[in-house]
Amino acid sequence: MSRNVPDWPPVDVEPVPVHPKAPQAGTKLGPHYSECFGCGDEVPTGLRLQSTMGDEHTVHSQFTVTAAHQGAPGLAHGGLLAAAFDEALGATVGYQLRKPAVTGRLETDFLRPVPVGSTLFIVGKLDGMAGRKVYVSANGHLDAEDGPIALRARALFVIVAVEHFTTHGDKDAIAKLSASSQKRPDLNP
Ligand SMILES: CCCCCCCC/C=C\CCCCCCCC(=O)SCCNC(=O)CCNC(=O)[C@H](O)C(C)(C)COP(=O)(O)OP(=O)(O)OC[C@H]1O[C@@H](n2cnc3c(N)ncnc32)[C@H](O)[C@@H]1OP(=O)(O)O
Repeated sequence: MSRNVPDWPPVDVEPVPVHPKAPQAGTKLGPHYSECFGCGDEVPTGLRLQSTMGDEHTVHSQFTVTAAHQGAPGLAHGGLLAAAFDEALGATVGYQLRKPAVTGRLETDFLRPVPVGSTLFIVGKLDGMAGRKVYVSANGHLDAEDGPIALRARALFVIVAVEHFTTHGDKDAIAKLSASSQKRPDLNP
């Protein structure tokens, strides 16, 4: 079946300047915030994505589908898979730039069913920047790094000031994030 994929990135972009203190390739990244639904280690029903820094603007993430993630019997829920990609793409942006950014737009192509018990190997890649706009894409391989691609996603993240989180979210957001980063020296600016 043919699928029309729009031009990507959709605007002229500059290469993304990777932060000089971005973690080295091969570094295991751990949760950026212990209460994060996507990666937190204190969220029993969370996705618990595990990410590792890759080469050349990439971050590699793994997500194992459990019975708690079902939509149809025995298969992962599509919205939840999109959430896993949001996290993997956000980690790709956040760890390479070391700047706060939020998802502005996320589009996902679902190419194959993803059964309970399978693991998605997600490779996120920075595609370019235009001002505060960061374009990033990812492929999700089923059950092996070179497994068949089950999902593809493209996203626009927008760089924001840290006040975004205190104004719109929890007034103690910065304290909570810095408490998490105490355990994670690699997250300190
Ligand atoms: C020291 C720090 C170190 C940190 C790093 C540590 C490592 C961290 C690792 C990992 C972390 C990440 C892991 C988490 C992953 C999950 C992420 C989420 O779930 S985020 C929650 C969901 N997203 C929202 O809640 C956003 C809600 N939306 C907004 O707040 C605003 O709409 C926002 C900020 C996106 C934009 O608002 P405006 O007022 O700031 O700016 P405007 O001018 O509207 O947009 C800026 C540009 O972006 C374009 N834009 C915005 N949204 C667009 C869209 N949907 N489609 C196309 N373009 C869009 C606009 O057209 C504009 O473009 P033009 O500059 O004019 O060319």
